[in-house]
Amino acid sequence: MAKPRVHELAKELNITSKEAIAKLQDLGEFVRGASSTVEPPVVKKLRAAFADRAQAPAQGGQTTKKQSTANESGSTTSDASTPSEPEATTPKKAAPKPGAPKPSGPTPATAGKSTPKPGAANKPEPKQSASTGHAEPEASKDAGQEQPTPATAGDQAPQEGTPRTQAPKPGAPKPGAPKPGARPGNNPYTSQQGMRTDSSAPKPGSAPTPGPRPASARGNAPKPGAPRPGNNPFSSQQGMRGANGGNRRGGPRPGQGQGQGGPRPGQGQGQGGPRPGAGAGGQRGNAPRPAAPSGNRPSPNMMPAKMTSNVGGRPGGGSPGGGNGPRRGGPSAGGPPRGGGRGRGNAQGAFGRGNSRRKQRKSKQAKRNEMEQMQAPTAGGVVVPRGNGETVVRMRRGASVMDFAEKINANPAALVTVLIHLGEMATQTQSLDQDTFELLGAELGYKVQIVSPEDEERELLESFDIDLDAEREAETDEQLEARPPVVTVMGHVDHGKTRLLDAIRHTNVIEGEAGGITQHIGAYQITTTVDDEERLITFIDTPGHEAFTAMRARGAKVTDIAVLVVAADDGVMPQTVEALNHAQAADVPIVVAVNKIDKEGANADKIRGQLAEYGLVPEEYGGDTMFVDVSARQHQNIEELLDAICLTADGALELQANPDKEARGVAIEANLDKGRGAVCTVLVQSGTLHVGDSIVAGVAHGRVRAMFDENGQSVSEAGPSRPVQVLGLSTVPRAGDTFLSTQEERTARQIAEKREAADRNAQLAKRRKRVTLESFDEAVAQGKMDTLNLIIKGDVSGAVEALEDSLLKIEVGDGDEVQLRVIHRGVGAITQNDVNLATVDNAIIIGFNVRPAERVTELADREGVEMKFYSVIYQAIDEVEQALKGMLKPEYEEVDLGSAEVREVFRSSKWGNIAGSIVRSGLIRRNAKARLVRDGTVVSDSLTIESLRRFKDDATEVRDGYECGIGLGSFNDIREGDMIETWEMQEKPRD
Ligand SMILES: Nc1nc2c(ncn2[C@@H]2O[C@H](COP(=O)(O)OP(=O)(O)OP(=O)(O)O)[C@@H](O)[C@H]2O)c(=O)[nH]1
Repeated sequence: MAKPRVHELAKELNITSKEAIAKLQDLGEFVRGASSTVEPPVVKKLRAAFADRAQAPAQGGQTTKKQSTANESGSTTSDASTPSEPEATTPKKAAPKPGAPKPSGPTPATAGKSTPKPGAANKPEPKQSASTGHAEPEASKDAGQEQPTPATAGDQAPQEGTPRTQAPKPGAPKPGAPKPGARPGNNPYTSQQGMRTDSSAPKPGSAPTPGPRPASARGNAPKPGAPRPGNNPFSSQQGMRGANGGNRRGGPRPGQGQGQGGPRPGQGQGQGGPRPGAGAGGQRGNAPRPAAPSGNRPSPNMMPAKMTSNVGGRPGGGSPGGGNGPRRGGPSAGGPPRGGGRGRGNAQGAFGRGNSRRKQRKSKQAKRNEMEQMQAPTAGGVVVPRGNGETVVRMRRGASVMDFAEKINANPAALVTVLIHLGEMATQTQSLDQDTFELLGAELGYKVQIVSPEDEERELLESFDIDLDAEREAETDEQLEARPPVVTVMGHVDHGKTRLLDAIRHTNVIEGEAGGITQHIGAYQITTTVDDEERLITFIDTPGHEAFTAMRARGAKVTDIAVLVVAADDGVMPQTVEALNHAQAADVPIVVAVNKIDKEGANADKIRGQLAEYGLVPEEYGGDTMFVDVSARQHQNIEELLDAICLTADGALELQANPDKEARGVAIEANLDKGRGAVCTVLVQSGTLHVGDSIVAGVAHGRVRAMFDENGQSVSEAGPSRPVQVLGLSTVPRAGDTFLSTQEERTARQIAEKREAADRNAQLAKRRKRVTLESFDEAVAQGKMDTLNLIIKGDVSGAVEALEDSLLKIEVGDGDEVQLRVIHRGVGAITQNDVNLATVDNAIIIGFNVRPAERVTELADREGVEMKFYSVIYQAIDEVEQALKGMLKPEYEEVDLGSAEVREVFRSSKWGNIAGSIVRSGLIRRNAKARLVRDGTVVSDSLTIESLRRFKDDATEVRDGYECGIGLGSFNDIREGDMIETWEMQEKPRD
């Protein structure tokens, strides 16, 4: 890697530094001095310029040229050829050590001939090395390519010797030639060659030791007296290659072999050399490299390339590295191939190629990343992975920014920044609602799908191996039995729903409850006789106010038939249409009860005509909707209505269910009873619920402790379409929550817990009302947020839920300047805990059909917590809405107060200029804002009436027609004839 210095090159070329510098200058290259480094191309030039010289010595070695040639050509032969190599190798070993190396390395060939003696080797080495230098570059290159050839391996081995040579520490002997070669490391080219050689040598460390002694040591070791491979340049070259080759695989190891040798490039020359492992190997001999095997001795020429290598190897190593060799090289044998490949690799490595490759890879990766980043959106100045616009991301309801970040592999903080950029404030863990997710997704190129509650429920149950759909599909006709229709009564306010339900109950069933409570959702079953057959019908009591829309929608899911009540004296009203839409959307057949026909002015036909416009065409008009004229008050035609319900059920529906399985159904209503705990009315839809069953309803779970029907009668089991009150649940489920019984109570509990966690997240998302960036900024600037915190307590869960839904729908102002937050809700009386919570969060408590528990009022008074009580939902909504409006930040507007004309200007050293004026309109008030107008042009508009006097007395204000003295503080540019207009900011009343 390192660039050679001039003096090193000079040494290599066997010239003086001066000569080298002079030559370089001749060549047009500028160098400061002998220690200056020289760029590879210049090195090449210089070498070329002294090629003769360098080669000369090398040639000394007879075979050298040939070998070198061979090397260059890529053939490994040469190496192999040198019989002496083995010996040479030895020397190399010696060489390894720095000192030795150089010399030896270079001369390989020579060595070979010469034999062991290092000395000999050395001599040649220099030259060779020199030559090597030239050739090497190419050779090395070639080698790389050549490596493939088996022979290479062998060669490499020999080369190792060379390497070492290079490796050799400087000190090494004969410098001359060797050195050059020796420091392959420095010389790129050399190194290549050297590498090979060196490589072998490499591990200087190891080899070194011996190295120093080189020759001797090796010499000893090796049998062969053969030449020190290291010395033989050719060998080296070959070795190099081989080495390389070897290295790659075996090579390296060889290094070890050599131990020392060279291999570890790093050590040795650093790179250089590399790993010459091969070469080294050779030396090491030991190494083994493989190849060695056989024939060491053979004369190079005779030997096949491979052999050669081997030979080389052995010899050098003496200890046949064969053993070792193999490893790496498997090569030994196949040496070539691997060797080749590796060799090159190594060589390159020596030059830093290996590394560079890695670097290249990294840089590619880096580039790819850069590209990705370039493509990434920079909304808000951050980089976030972008989707292609089609990428679908499924998010659970209530998921947070963090969850989304995880799905798209983004930094949550970056997403928060993007949200801010979009005008949405959110923390990483804050749940986001669907709109916000969609907004964020659209910005980043993702289609965000919020998992619907149904999907979520299905997935949740599936995790417990409960698949309700599959269960239903698996039911056979034999298992199914007829079940009663479930009917929901719907209609506009005051059209008589409650009265009608009462009438039905009175007519057919024993009174089960007080009745007349519209906001109370319940269910009951009645019996009627149709065609002499006793039939059961289940009624679900639904509230009439629109606030219960959500619950009504849920009711429609459990409803088989909807009874639409329309007052004959009133007609189709908005909620009539809304109820009708709900039923039709749920594909539920409708029976119309035209009520109040007893009233004067009742016009049943008009109702029929109106509803026909909505697709409800009476049977008598050729349609398929049954209309029954009734009077709830007079219990008129109630039986007919029940008949119509049964006929509709028979004609339009196949109401069947399998009673012989675990119960599945829906919670209709729930409340907390002081004595009995959670009481829940459930409607069994399929299966049969028994006392003692484990059930889970929404987030509530438990074992059925007792069941009661609508008459308060205890029942032990409830089949399909049967509503029953259930005791034993852990808490109060919500109206509309599904329930199911499970074989194990543990399963029920776990399902409930999972639902609770999901609900909690959903609530968080739901509670968060939007805040615009602007309003948020203002709030932050003021150190507060305008949030109305509420705690809602009600008698039944359905009412609480409906109230919360309605409150959260309240829109105040254009940009939701005020937030509404329901921080707690629950069923039952207002407790001390509620008040404590309200104290902490500065909330207002809303009680719906509930009162405070004992001493709670005192606590609330003490803490200054306001409690509001309502029994009518819309009254609560209205008042909260007013409260929100009252909380709106006041809007101010500029209101003109009056104006005064300057009649004379008095100059005062104490007060500055005083405008002697007469008020022309309105009034002039002290401290009011003012502007000075001259000839219709505003001279200054940010003035203040700093002083105001009537004669000598200070005045607060001076009215129209009066004179006064006005001081405008430090503003003195006042002239006669100027007008002083005053105004002030006044709060603007909201509409
Ligand atoms: N004359 C007459 N009045 C009726 C009849 N049915 C109901 N009413 C009266 O109409 C008024 C409203 O009746 P409700 O049953 O409370 O009506 P609703 O639809 O349940 O009303 P909300 O609960 O507010 O939705 C009551 O004063 C009833 O007495 C009827 O058949 N004839």
